[in-house]
Amino acid sequence: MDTMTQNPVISPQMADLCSPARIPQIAARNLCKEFVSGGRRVVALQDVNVVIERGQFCCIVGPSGCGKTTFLRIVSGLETHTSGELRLTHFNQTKPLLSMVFQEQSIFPWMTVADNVEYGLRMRKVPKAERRDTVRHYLEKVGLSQFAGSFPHQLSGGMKQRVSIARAFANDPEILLMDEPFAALDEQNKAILQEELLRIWEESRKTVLFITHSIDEALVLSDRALVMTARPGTLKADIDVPLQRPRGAYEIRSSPGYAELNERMWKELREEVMHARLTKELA
Ligand SMILES: Nc1ncnc2c1ncn2[C@@H]1O[C@H](COP(=O)(O)OP(=O)(O)OP(=O)(O)O)[C@@H](O)[C@H]1O
Repeated sequence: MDTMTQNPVISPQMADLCSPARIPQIAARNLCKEFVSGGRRVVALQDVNVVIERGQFCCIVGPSGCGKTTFLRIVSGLETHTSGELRLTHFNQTKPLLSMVFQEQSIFPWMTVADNVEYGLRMRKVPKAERRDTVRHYLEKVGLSQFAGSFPHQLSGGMKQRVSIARAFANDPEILLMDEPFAALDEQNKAILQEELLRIWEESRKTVLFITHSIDEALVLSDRALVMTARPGTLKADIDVPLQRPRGAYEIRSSPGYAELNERMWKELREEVMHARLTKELA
């Protein structure tokens, strides 16, 4: 991975993918990933070409096993790509480049809620008073002020995910990578967390790359939805989601344009889900 600082100078091929008026933060060109395990070769990603702009909320949907998590892990630096180019632009070196929120609860079980949220700030040696104010702010935003001193085992699944989200935003990264963070939650909790995420994001407009299986979730949250093909995963459709902001997770579903976008995405996705199922059955 190539991480650039301020005013990225991108290659001419990358520039072709960018709109001149927008500032790229994540740019992938012909990105490929191949796994070899137990003598078996799996091409997870094939020629992924995409530029995600600074401040954009971008969702990725695709059939199971198409490489969504692999793409996110490559962007995060947890995984390397086999070929192609990936560039992340780090505009402000005094802040972290990225934070991740996973589906599974990834908070520290031995720390209180407040200590979990404070963790990244402490690592960055942010002054104590600022840490305290930031923790208080984000705990309030996710409705956990009264649980600051609780430990994770005393919380429900939804509350733990709130702590993860508060921690990620409190750390103030430029990019937030979210891998199906609400997948394990029931519908009501999911809707509430979507609302909270929208509210917090509106304040900071961070660049977000969010993976989901749900077309509905992608439309509720994103400015842009990318549909991936069945494995080997590549981008099949790039759909602008110009629904009003600020958004309410509930109201947006009845707003003009939502139903058409939903239908369009389903058409794109359906083919890939069928293809993935067929491939699995034949394997
Ligand atoms: N470490 C690994 N070693 C070998 N194969 C892997 C590895 N990680 C992922 N894969 C394979 O790469 C492909 C893409 O996996 P990935 O988890 O990225 O898909 P996904 O779209 O996120 O799936 P899901 O929606 O089910 O979470 C799958 O076939 C998977 O089995």
